[in-house]
Amino acid sequence: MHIVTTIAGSDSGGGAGIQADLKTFQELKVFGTSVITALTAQNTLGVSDVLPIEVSFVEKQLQALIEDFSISAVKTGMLFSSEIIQSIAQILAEINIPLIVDPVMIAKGGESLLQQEAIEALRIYLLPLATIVTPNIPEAETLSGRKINSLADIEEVAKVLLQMGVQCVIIKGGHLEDKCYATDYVFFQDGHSFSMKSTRIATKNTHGTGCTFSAALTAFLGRGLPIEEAIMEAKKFIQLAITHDLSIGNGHGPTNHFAYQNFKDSCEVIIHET
Ligand SMILES: Nc1ncnc2c1ncn2[C@@H]1O[C@H](COP(=O)(O)OP(=O)(O)OP(=O)(O)O)[C@@H](O)[C@H]1O
Ligand SMILES: Cc1ncc(CO)c(N)n1
Repeated sequence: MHIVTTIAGSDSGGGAGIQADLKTFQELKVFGTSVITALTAQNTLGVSDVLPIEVSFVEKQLQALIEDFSISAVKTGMLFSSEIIQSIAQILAEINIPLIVDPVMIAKGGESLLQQEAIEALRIYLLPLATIVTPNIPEAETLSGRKINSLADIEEVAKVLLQMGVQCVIIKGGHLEDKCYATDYVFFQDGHSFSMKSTRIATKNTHGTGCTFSAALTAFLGRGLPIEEAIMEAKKFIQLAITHDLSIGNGHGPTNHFAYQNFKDSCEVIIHET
């Protein structure tokens, strides 16, 4: 049994954060463990409040897992403060486990999930430890300090992030203007890159897409899939979860974490080597 860990915030609405991660882990048949960094009072309409967990208690959760389990992959999501980022980075630096950093900053409704001053901590402490970082377009712009208006900009931003020490950068295209396709761009340290294109689904039910994608990636890497295969399979997982949405709640509903197991042979992702 492969054991994986998510270090993230709780979404009471169940579509994003820790809840999305554990559901995804379960569907992909890995044993999910968790370190909770913050509680959010949240539903499909938005985040009404955030309660951060004391740094020392975040550390205790992570230490408890490391002491007892042989963990095969770790992901981070909502980390909230620079203090939490520094403390978990210090612990993760001492263990050699594939690390997927989803640099969560803002919820779909615009509420902040990361304090402004914590952005620098992400750059300095966490990105150098990351196997993969998975920013959406606004997160990639914030981390790199550059605007994205073209494919050339995406390539430039990826270079800046690779220079921070990350081994692989996936810039997710959910926020791009393209009405036909949702395209994600993948870049490696050795210069290899490719894009992954899938049909864009016309739906407002995209709450937790980023969390679910990075959780699937963590599960596949944790199961020992080669990195490129893990990335492509995670893209299939999120594509199916968005395609077969559940229509829960009155706002941006969650994705369908059950869909991959039921429909995994019916999903097309187009890969372009670049
Ligand atoms: N409407 C859509 N149809 C198909 N795929 C989509 C759609 N929207 C997003 N995606 C895919 O979902 C994944 C997550 O991308 P996105 O850019 O939405 O992340 P995010 O903004 O971090 O998500 P969130 O903050 O809601 O968790 C990517 O693989 C992206 O291509
Ligand atoms: C707890 C949490 N993490 C991440 C996101 C981003 O989707 C969210 N809305 N809530």
